Amino acid sequence: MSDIAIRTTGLCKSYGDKTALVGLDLEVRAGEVFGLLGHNGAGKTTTVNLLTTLLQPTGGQMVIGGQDGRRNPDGVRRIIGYLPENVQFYDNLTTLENVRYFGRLSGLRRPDARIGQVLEYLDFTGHENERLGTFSKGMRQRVGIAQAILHEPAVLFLDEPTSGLDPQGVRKLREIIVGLNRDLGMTIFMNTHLLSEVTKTCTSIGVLTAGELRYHDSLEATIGAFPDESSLEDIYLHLDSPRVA
Ligand SMILES: Nc1ncnc2c1ncn2[C@@H]1O[C@H](COP(=O)(O)OP(=O)(O)OP(=O)(O)O)[C@@H](O)[C@H]1O
Repeated sequence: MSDIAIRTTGLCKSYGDKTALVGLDLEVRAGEVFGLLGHNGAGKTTTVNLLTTLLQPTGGQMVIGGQDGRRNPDGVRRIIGYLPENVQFYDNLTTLENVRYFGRLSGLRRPDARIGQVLEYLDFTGHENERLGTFSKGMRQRVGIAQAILHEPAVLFLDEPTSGLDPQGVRKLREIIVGLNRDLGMTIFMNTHLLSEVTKTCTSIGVLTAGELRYHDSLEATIGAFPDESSLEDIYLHLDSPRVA
C-alpha cells in the first residue's frame, strides 16, 4: 500500500436537497489512527459510509489503499474492515456461527482457523459457543471487531466504537484499537464524540462541521497549536465554533 491510505478529493454527498458532505479533501497516511470529530449531524457517518462504499458519492473522488472507490468498490471492500455503530448480529446464533457467516460474506472459504486466531487475539477464547443474545454491549463490540478484521484488512473503519460502553468496555476497546494499529499495522479511521478517546488513541484528528472539514492535523501539532486552550475539549469547541473560517 502507498504511503497514503485514504485520499479524498472534493468528495460530496447530498440526500435529495440536503447536503451532508461538502467537497471533502482529506489525506490519511498509512499507519495512522485518524479520529473524525463532529457534532451530531456533522456528516461523520455519511463520510464513513462513502469511504466503505456503502453509499455512492454525488461528486468527487476517493482512493482507499490504492483502490479507486468509485471505479472499483469491490477492490476497496477487499482491503477494508468496518464496524458500524450498530452492528447487527443473529442473537440466537453463537459467536462462531455469527463470525463464520461474516467470514463467508468476505469470501473466506474455510474461516474457522482464522476465527480461532482472531478470537484469541481479542481475548475472547471460551465464548465461541455462547449465543450473542446473552452478551453485553462490550462483548458484542468485540465480536464486531472480530468480523471486521477476519480478512486482515489494511484499513479499518470504526463508527463511534465506544458508544454505549461502560468504562471497562471503553478501556478494553481502546487497547484493542491501539493494538491493531501497533501490532498489525492497520490504518484506523474512527468517528467519535469522545474527546478523551481521541487523546488516548488517535495520532491525527479532523473536525467536521456541517459537512465541511474545518481542521485536520496531527494530535501533537493540534495540542501545540492551541497553547491557550487547556484541554482537547477546549480546542475542539474552538474549532467547531462558527467563528472559525
Ligand atoms: N438517509 C438520509 N436521508 C436524508 N438525510 C440524511 C440521511 N442520512 C443522513 N442525513 C442527514 O445528513 C446529515 C449528516 O448526517 P450523518 O449521520 O452523516 O451525521 P453524523 O455526524 O454521523 O451524526 P451523528 O453523530 O448524530 O451520528 C444530517 O443532517 C442528517 O440528518
